[in-house]
Amino acid sequence: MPSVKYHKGDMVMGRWPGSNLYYEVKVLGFEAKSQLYTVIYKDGTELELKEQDIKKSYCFQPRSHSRSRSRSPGRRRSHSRSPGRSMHRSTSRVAAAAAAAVTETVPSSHEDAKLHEMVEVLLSPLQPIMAAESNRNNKHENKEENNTANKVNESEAKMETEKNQSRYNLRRRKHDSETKPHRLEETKEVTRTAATVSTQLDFGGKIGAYFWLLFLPSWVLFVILQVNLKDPSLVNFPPPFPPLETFWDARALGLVILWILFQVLLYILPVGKLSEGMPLRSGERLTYRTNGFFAIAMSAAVVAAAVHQGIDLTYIHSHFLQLAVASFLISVLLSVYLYIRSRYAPPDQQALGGSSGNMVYDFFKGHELNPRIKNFDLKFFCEMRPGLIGWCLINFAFAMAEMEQQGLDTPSYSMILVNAFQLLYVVDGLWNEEAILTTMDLMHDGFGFMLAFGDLVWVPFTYTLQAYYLVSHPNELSLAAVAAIILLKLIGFYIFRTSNSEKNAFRRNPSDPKLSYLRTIPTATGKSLLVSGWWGVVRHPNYLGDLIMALAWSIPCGFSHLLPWYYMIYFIILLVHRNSRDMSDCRRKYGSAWDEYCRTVRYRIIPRVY
Ligand SMILES: NC(=O)C1=CN([C@@H]2O[C@H](COP(=O)(O)OP(=O)(O)OC[C@H]3O[C@@H](n4cnc5c(N)ncnc54)[C@H](OP(=O)(O)O)[C@@H]3O)[C@@H](O)[C@H]2O)C=CC1
Ligand SMILES: CC(C)CCC[C@@H](C)[C@H]1CC=C2C3=C(CC[C@@]21C)[C@@]1(C)CC[C@H](O)C(C)(C)[C@@H]1CC3
Repeated sequence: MPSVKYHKGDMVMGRWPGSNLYYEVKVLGFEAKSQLYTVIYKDGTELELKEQDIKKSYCFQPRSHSRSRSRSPGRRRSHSRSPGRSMHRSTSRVAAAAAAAVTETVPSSHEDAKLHEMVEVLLSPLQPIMAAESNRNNKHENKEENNTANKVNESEAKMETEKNQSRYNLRRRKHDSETKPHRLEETKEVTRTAATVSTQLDFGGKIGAYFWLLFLPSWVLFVILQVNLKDPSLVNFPPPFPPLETFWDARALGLVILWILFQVLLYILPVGKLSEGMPLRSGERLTYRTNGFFAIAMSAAVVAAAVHQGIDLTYIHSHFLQLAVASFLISVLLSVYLYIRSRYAPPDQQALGGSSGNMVYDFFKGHELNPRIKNFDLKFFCEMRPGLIGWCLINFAFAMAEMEQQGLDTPSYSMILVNAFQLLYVVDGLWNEEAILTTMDLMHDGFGFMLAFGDLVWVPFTYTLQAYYLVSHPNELSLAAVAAIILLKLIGFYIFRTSNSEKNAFRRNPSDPKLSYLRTIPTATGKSLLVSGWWGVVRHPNYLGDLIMALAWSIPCGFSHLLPWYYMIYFIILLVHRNSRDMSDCRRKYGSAWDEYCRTVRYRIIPRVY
């Protein structure tokens, strides 16, 4: 192993995860694939550390020389908020590893300047969790009551999670099944440290990124060209290709820009409440103006006024391709801008995925977590406004186009259902806009081509395909069928909304008395996982509700062609993939607690099926 700096048996100093404190550890080995060293602390705790988190012992001097303020383990013990701590020592060996007075040292003055920004960390067992443990209903299932006693400080925990996630594999290598919760509690504000961001590549890695960059726009083009055909088919390849000049319409570009600017204006108006996002790795919490409902209400009023003034919305139908091309252009320009600015993003703004160092992959996946121009959050805005509200506008335009093309006085039942269902979905998303702040996209994914294109092109120009299809492919529905489809939609919506709200409320305030009936599993990060309620039925109940709704959106289009079922097929693939992405993220974050959750809640999305 020529490039290995430390060798088996070396006694070195290892940084304690989530802190700038170093403890004496012995190197047990090195894994070339993960580039991680396995080290053992004096109490037998094994962790995996990166090379930059290990220092030679001579780089340090005894702590007592470096600071007047005592932070000796003894002093620390006296600070412990856990009176019964000794009782729980056996259940908190990880924390005890540090508290057991392993030689605590700080870097000498010539050490890396970053390490001078010391963060003091208390390593003590988490008393509230221990208290909650004794309340467990069922020891074997390792569940606990979600009463205030087991509520950990979510924001601190989140900080720790994020930091650990970025730098460490915090998996205990020994006695994994014995892992018990512990907390790393910070007593000082967290300083910004240069986090080394893990780069687990997704979406087929670097080659995959090339593929998706070419495939996604081609696919949008393909389905748009298909849907106009008399007999559209997903296997009809290649579709008839229109002359090149039909792709471009300057007016379409102007209208898309106008629409985006209008949404920008609504977003920045000082109307609506300000909501706090989840803590970032730096500990900072960003604020977001969550006035989405106001934005869609204003947009509806303006569109209604425009129609009243005689503006013909069927232009959207007749220039759908040109509008899509214009939006695509804007999404590419935005992605280039995002990529360039992400090169200068501070380390704690680097997304965990999307920081591979490979230009194409990072461009695709997104490198910067929350790109902002002053307080204007680009990712949040793009995800929640122009495309999402545009989706409803386009659907509405298709309803008018259907009336015109089919000679109807009112839109068909199918068209009304598709319009109403999707409008409900969007309005609900905007009404509960704050809940988006605890989703994967906002918390974990960088903002790059995938989301920029997804938000500005994919959503408005493929999620509208059912309504587009109905314009020229009418599908009669009986009243009984209408009633059955509405029932299906409502069931899906109920599952989707209540499960999303349950998780969002729990993540925002785990001590909420309204959630006290829920059982949870504590994790080593200090955050808990819901194990009853919706999140005890399957691991992603919100996906289940979403899929049922997707079914209700497709059925009104009938079964003659596959194209209106495209959303359903795509959505199954998207959610299955998202679920597996989330599973591996959660396993990395929560380790054996996650495995325990998976053992308790066995199915991912559909009970007893998947
Ligand atoms: N229409 C569309 O195109 C799309 C719609 N969606 C919808 O958006 C919504 C959000 O989806 P998405 O962001 O993918 O995922 P989730 O909202 O389900 O978020 C997943 C996160 O929830 C937390 N979590 C997981 N299990 C538990 C548990 N048992 N207890 C507490 N917290 C838990 C974890 O984060 P942590 O522990 O870090 O808090 C996990 O990373 C869904 O309803 C989905 O259907 C999503 C994608 C596309
Ligand atoms: C182009 C790729 C293949 C896929 C891109 C995925 C994006 C289109 C979706 C990722 C997560 C999304 C969410 C919504 C829209 C689609 C994207 C952006 C959402 C805003 C729709 C409305 C819901 O109520 C929601 C829960 C707020 C959704 C959040 C996730």
